[in-house]
Amino acid sequence: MEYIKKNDWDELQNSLSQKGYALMENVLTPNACETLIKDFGVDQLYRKTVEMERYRFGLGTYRYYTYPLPDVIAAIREQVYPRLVPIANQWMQQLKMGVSYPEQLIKLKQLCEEKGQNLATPLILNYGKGGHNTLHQDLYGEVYFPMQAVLFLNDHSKDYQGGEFVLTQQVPRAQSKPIVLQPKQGSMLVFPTNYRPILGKKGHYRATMRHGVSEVHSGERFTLGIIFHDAAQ
Ligand SMILES: O=C(O)CCC(=O)C(=O)O
Ligand SMILES: [Fe+2]
Repeated sequence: MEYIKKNDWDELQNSLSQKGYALMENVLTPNACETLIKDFGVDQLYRKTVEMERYRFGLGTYRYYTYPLPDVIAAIREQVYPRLVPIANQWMQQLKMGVSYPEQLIKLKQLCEEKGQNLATPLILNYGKGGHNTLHQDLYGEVYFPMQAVLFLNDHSKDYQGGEFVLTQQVPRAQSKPIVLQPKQGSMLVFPTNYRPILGKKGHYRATMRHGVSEVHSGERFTLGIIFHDAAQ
């Protein structure tokens, strides 16, 4: 994480304000990615494992980390969160939500605890051939932070084909716009968890956002999901 330059945060914030999502490359080294993938099999790191097909969430397996989080994940969460807070608060103001988020992640954690949300939400996801993730939103209780991140742990050019990240944006009285991204290994994508403001003729209006993953045609795809709020269950 020390290789994220200051400029890149400005770029990230501008991109979030303008497009609703932002991509930052080289956040994780290939080594860090490989270690996270290798540890997919280390049971004591996780609190829960979900076979996605069973719940009709798609096809693949994901595992929620348990607290204390591995250092690299805790570091990403703590370093990225304060950079997103100004944008999150701007969004809430533009949408007249009457909500504002605290500057420190530990304070968000306290707000979650007050609502009975105290389980870790970062997760690692694994998809093989045919694997996919149906369009969804990651809300785990009353308290939620409006942005989350996904880090790409391997690469579509050598490890898998297909498996694009899909973001849909739905505005009132219109059909959904798809945004399809295929980031490189080590990249971090930040995107809205449930909605974002878009400036229209009469001020800002709300666009509902969902995300998912298109079918993996071959190989194996791994991602790390970083959600900032804790879960009730
Ligand atoms: O595997 C992906 O790219 C999507 C993961 C996801 O749904 C998440 O991190 O919340
Ligand atoms: Fe998700």
